[in-house]
Amino acid sequence: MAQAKIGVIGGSGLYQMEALQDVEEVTLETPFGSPSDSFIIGTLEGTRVAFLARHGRNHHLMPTELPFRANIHAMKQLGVEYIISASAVGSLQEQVKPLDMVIPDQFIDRTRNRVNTFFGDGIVAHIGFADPVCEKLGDILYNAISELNLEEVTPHRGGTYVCMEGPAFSTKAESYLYRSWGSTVVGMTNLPEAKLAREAEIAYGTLALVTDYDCWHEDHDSVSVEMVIEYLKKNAVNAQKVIQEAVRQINANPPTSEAHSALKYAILTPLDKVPDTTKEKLKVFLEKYL
Ligand SMILES: CSC[C@H]1O[C@H](OP(=O)(O)O)[C@H](O)[C@@H]1O
Ligand SMILES: Nc1ncnc2[nH]cnc12
Repeated sequence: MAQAKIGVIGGSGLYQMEALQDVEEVTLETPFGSPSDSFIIGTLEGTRVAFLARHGRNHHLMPTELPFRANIHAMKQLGVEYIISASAVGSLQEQVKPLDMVIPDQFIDRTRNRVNTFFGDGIVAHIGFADPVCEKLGDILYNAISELNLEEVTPHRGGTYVCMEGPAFSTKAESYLYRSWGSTVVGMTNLPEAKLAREAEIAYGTLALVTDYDCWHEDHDSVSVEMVIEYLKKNAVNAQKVIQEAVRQINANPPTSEAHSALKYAILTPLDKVPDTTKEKLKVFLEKYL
């Protein structure tokens, strides 16, 4: 079975990682269905990295349709300990401009139609999610952006990512509301992923790539796909450089993360009372506790 220590989830605009070497394509199945696409596993900076295109390589899956559980389960099967999630976002703050990169440290959940847990079916667990992303991975991503000194890119450490359902973009009233909450960026994908990664005890870090000012800014047109496409392309080039540098830093000094033991005190159901079918389904997460 192929293995990789670091997973990269590429969002809108990032459908492949050009720098991967000795590449193998691995198709995985999970008890939660098929992942978004097959995994492209290759060597980057001396370590094996598993790349997955979140919406599929031809961008055929809407945010609501994404098989988040299958994607994270498959990452766990591969032995992934760190996930870098590259994600397009709209800016909710004047100083956060298109092409900038944000490392959010908080989320607000505005989704309505997602399954955000692996648990249920006879097993109950409540993970801590006060700090929803791995701080050390965030530091590494921020350092990587800062050290690369990319043209027209300002890094922002910290901030709140509002995760909306989509697929339509926000109304102005929603955009103003998110701003009144002090939020930094808006997107449609990262919150379910971060929750499931935490349940899977995988450290998760978001590299949010700004493409637009959503629809609140008087001096900028409201977001549309037509408008963001050029930024998506530039962001994809920049993101690959940042990810490569972050992978180098992770590999040089793999951080221990609170995420790596998130289930230790989270499971309320005695494991000998959990139905065998459920235990089997969750084996990749539970085996170290059985
Ligand atoms: C760029 S159009 C909106 C689309 O882009 C973001 O995708 P991802 O988070 O996978 O980069 C956003 O969440 C929407 O899905
Ligand atoms: N304005 C926006 N709202 C939601 N998701 C986005 N992805 C990129 N820009 C976005």
